[in-house]
Amino acid sequence: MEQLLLSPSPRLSGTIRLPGSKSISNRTLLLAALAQGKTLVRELLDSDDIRHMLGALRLLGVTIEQVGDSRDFVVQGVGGAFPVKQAELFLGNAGTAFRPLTAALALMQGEYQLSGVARMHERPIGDLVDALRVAGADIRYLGNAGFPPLAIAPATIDAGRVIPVKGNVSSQFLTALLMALPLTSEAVTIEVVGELISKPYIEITLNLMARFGVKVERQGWQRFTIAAGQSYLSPGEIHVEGDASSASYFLAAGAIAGGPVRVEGVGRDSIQGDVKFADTLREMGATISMGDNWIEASAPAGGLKALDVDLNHIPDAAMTIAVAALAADGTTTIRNVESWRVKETDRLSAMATELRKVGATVEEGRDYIRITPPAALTPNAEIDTYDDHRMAMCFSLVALMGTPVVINDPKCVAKTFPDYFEVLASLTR
Ligand SMILES: O=C(O)C1=C[C@@H](OP(=O)(O)O)[C@@H](O)[C@H](O)C1
Ligand SMILES: C=C(OP(=O)(O)O)C(=O)O
Repeated sequence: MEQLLLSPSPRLSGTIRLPGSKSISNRTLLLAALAQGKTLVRELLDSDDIRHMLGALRLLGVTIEQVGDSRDFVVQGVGGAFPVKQAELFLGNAGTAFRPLTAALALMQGEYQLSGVARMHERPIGDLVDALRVAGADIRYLGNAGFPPLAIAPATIDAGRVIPVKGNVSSQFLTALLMALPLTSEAVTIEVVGELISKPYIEITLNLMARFGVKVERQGWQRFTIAAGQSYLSPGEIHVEGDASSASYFLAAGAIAGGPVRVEGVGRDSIQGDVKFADTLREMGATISMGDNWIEASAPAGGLKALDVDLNHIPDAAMTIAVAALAADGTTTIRNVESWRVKETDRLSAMATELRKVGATVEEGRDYIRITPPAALTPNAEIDTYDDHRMAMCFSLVALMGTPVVINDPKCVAKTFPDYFEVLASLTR
């Protein structure tokens, strides 16, 4: 197994340009593929999750051309129905490809199979399948009930009734229904049953759908209605913002190791909920400034303050807070993150295990984690990353606390940020 030794660099400053947002890249590709007309998608993320969506859309008969060797792509929309009616799709561990494609393909009157890596087959999808079945979809589990892989067959779809969906395991199920159901051209009502987690991701979905011409009326987070007769129409061009979750590692770096560290590509104008990570960092005492398209963080003179916070709205960037907590002045509690258990790995358990390796005292609850930093961090801890890009990226912050750290299998960052460690090394020590 490959290992990366990060030597201590207790001072860090500089500016980096963020890679494109994963959430915006994959939503935009799907909407552009389904729309009528041609869309120029600018600054698409280059990573495994996006390659899975691109590969699947091409197999489904969508023409997508890269502009030279840029990250700009021209997508020829199919106007509502994929031309290929039989396909086997492998989608790695990309939730933002798997869930929305399941919903779209369930309406396509074709024979499709969707599978992923072993971990994807442990990530729940039953709530989405149940909702699609209410609309008449024919979806079968090929392995364990409630989990991928899936087989989809042609079916009579009737989206005219209220479609209930549970939202307490993943918001991606609601996102998938919202993006797919306008394809029926019927009037659609989706009702969230119980609690909805990760709400800001729904805002990203609604924002992008609106840019492709489909308006959703909503009553709070409970009821979403789409009037009949709407269909996706290309806006011509979409620019993908920088990834706000990827920004979190660099902003935390500035807050821990002096700074200022500036990220370019997201700011006040962002549609991503994870820009709110900057607010949490500010509550920890960091100095934050923000422009329309950049954010900058510096360390407070007296060090970071410990917090007790609910981070349900920023589940991905919340992991960065868990590791930044090692540099805080007391015990930090991160609450309401039970969804960590069903992501790339069981992140509550993985985070607790690895934080203990650097000497922290950690309490792991069903839906929270409580972290007390040690008097001195343990040097050269070998951090396992569980094929989870965010485990690898967050634990790089330990080196900025003056302690060398070893990251096992660093290439797992390829899911969303293949050159993460090179970009981190480009900051001035
Ligand atoms: O819709 C999206 O783009 C995402 C939603 C979130 O998942 P959950 O809704 O499962 O929390 C987030 O963790 C994931 O990385 C991306
Ligand atoms: C949870 C994540 O990914 P996915 O889109 O596969 O759910 C993540 O990127 O942290």
